[in-house]
Amino acid sequence: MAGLPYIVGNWKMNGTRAMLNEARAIDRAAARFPKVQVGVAPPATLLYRVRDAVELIGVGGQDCHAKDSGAFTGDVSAPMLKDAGADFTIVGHSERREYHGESDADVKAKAEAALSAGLAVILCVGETESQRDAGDAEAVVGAQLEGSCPKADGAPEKLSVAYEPVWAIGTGRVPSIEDVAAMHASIRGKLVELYGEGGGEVRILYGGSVKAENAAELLAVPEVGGALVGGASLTAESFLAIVGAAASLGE
Ligand SMILES: O=C[C@H](O)COP(=O)(O)O
Repeated sequence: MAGLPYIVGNWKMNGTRAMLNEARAIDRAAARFPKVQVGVAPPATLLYRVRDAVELIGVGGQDCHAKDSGAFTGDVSAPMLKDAGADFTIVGHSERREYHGESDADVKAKAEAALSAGLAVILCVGETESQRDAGDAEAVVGAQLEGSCPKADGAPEKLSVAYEPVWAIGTGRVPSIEDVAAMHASIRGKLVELYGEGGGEVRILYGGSVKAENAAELLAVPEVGGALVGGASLTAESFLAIVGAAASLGE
């Protein structure tokens, strides 16, 4: 697996202009961690402002529509994210899949729209607790990848996959290191099946209750190429502790 560890903060529906100070602090500190790739995904209302406030870190959307423009009230398209200065967008987050009824086909169309607009993509997959308890976690995630991985130009080079067990998001619970390793190995196998050699280079992030206290252990797991961080990305201090953990692994 190539590339620097990639630590991305997903602010979700949090943040007003006061968060610009956190973005600036993250950006200033990023200079101390040149061996870590850092990004933040603020709410769409702040994207342009965060872009202007930072120099080193990447900035991204949390979702995009599959169409470039049209009568879709409340939605934001991939070209609009690009125009606002985004480098990447998240697609297929479980909160989009659950609360907005997004299917694998929807996620695939969004990912393809994002790549066509010149954005990198972080595509989220993950099983629910009942699916894991039933022993179906790897099959569920494999099927999500088959259904939602993009085929457009830019895939797989500009694609990252984020494995986020739904039951670990915002709960303080994390899978065992063995389960994380097994799932990431399984995701790698599926990416190679889907993309051939290029699938071996896709970064696979772990997400779900990543904090300073568990980041080093999670990031050291084979095939974990970074983290998608929710709650702990909302202050520069807690987010930078995770970035620091990623940096210290490379030393
Ligand atoms: O996108 C981020 C994930 O949903 C993880 O959120 P969390 O770190 O608050 O558990």
